[in-house]
Amino acid sequence: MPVEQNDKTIVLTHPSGASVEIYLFGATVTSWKTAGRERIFLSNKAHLDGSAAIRGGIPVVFPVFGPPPSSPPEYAALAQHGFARTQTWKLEKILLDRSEGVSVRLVAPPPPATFPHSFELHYVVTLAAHELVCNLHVLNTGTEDFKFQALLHTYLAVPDVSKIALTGIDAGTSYKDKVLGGAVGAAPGGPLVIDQQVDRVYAKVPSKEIGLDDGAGDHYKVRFRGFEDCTIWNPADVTGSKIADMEDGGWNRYVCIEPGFVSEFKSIKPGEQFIGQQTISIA
Ligand SMILES: O=P(O)(O)OC[C@H]1O[C@H](O)[C@H](O)[C@@H](O)[C@@H]1O
Repeated sequence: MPVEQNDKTIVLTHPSGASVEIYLFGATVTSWKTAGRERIFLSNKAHLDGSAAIRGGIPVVFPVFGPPPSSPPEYAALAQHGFARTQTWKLEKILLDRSEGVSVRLVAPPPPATFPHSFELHYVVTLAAHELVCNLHVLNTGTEDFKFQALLHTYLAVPDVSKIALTGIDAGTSYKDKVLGGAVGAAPGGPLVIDQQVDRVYAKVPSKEIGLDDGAGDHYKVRFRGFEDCTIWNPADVTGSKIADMEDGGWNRYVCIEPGFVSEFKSIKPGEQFIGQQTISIA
């Protein structure tokens, strides 16, 4: 059976042997295997019982990224990264089940009562032989414009983060450096290496495609559509060792490449739909 569900997870398998596991809690992809190898980092201290957002995988960040803004009040009251990553989603439909791809659509429950906006949130995950595609759909079902931020917080597994190189961040791309208190910089172009703590929100990345050389022979491409920004995050030892649900030394075994719409708020009109897409492929 290419799509199997139990009370906590959905597992998709592809005839190539590739597989993906999605927790209903947060619609969090927690595993993606191809060629017998795990491609996604999941901390061995991650809470998988619904008591906290899952540390690792691909958490869905919505409707705010990072600490919430100070207004309006219903946004100010939100938790860091919003509520989608701690809601229990449902499998809505199997969309595709053949060799081109195995695809499912999940639906989020209604938002907390303290967030009085009408919208529907769907997530489509498609597994192909060498590719994982994640599409977040936001539909404004209300009568007023709806504002949100959204991001896919992808933890890609790497053998040693100090040996990786990231490409595709075009020279001149503006970024907010959260390690430097939000200082704004401009990307120099050329490969980005992680030789210290990195937490940067690159705004409106022209290439919409980040390359990852994992330093051990594997190359990935993370392409995005609808999403315009991309956060790159690795806490290094200095901050990584303070994260309670991070496994020992875990910070060295992933890089977060996070396509999103987060440098501003996206606003959609009544009846309008936004689709943010991330495609990760193995080159
Ligand atoms: O600990 P979390 O709430 O999951 O956030 C983890 C990280 O998410 C993003 O990458 C932010 O840019 C970081 O500043 C933050 O530390």
